[in-house]
Amino acid sequence: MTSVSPREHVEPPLTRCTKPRVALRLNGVWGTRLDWLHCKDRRSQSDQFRVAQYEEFSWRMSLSGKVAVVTGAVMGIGKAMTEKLLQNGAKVALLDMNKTEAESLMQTLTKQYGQERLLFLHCDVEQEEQVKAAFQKTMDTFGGIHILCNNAGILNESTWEKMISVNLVGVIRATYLVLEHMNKLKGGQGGVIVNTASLAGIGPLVSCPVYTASKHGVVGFTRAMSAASALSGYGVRVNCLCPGFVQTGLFSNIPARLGPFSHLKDGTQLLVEKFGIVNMSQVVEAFFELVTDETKDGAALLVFQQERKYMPAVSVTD
Ligand SMILES: NC(=O)c1ccc[n+]([C@@H]2O[C@H](COP(=O)([O-])OP(=O)(O)OC[C@H]3O[C@@H](n4cnc5c(N)ncnc54)[C@H](O)[C@@H]3O)[C@@H](O)[C@H]2O)c1
Ligand SMILES: CCCCC[C@H](O)/C=C/C=C\C/C=C\C/C=C\CCCC(=O)O
Repeated sequence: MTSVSPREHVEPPLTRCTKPRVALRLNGVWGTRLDWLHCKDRRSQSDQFRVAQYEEFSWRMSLSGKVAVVTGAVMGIGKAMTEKLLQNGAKVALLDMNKTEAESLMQTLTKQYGQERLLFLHCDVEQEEQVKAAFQKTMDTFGGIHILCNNAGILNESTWEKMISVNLVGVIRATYLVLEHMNKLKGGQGGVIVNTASLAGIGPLVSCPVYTASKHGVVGFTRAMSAASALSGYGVRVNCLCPGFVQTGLFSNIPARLGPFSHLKDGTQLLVEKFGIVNMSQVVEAFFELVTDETKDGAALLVFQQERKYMPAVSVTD
């Protein structure tokens, strides 16, 4: 058994996990044994295990003192991500368009975590100048950015161009802008980007063709960007989260959101019954894994009611 070190950009301090797991590198891609066993592509699994090198270690990134930016941070999944980051010691810049919700959330969070760890920035991810200014303000306030959560998203099949603009272009725009600060080749400290996609980024949500397209775009961008970052030496991991249905504002008034496909609402209901509703705590645990597990890079993590599934990253060594 040969001991291995993680990808070059993974830096100390690496903390030993309380529950050590086996980190495996299969054809140049990092994952746990469980990830590979759950991997759909089993064609050459025995060959892969033959070349696997492993040691009993989990590479966990500590969040203490780290700086995170979350888009769409004041409601739903983004709010839960923000709370998880704060509970684990990070400082968080909350970017959102909803000033009213932001005000009451900031009051609550400030009491709990202190105002020196929080920053609300009114920001529309469609507006390049606002996103750029928000990252700069975060840098000036906290001195760096280590984590970006591209979470802001909408669902309205009637305004489909806007949906592509927020859900996909917004993710790409924020990624490129944050790399100006995170990229090690540009003096940054490296870090991790987690994009909120959806199960609709893996398979079709038939009543929402454009939402589906936007989320497939996020998954594709994540996987390619992760490999591009690794091959270029940016020191930035890129992962995406693919939850099923989650009880949030977005998952309400469904027929109205389907626009030209409102007649397909019954089929959507059947899909909801098939997949069930995912608890926010499951979504948040999966998110936390993608942020902190240094072996996760280019992963799409599917979050179902009772299970998770990884779509493995593309190999960057073949
Ligand atoms: N709810 C679900 O079932 C579900 C499932 C899978 C993935 N998702 C994805 O999770 C993400 C969060 O959705 P949610 O369910 O928490 O929805 P939500 O409506 O509860 O929250 C979305 C947040 O994003 C903000 N936002 C919207 N447009 C924005 C913009 N242009 N700029 C900045 N902020 C903006 C809103 O103000 C709100 O705070 C989305 O990307 C969504 O597609 C949701
Ligand atoms: C109208 C409801 C809006 C919720 C949108 C949200 O992002 C959730 C979507 C959840 C699931 C439906 C999408 C697609 C399901 C199809 C296939 C998934 C395949 C997964 C697998 O590999 O098994």
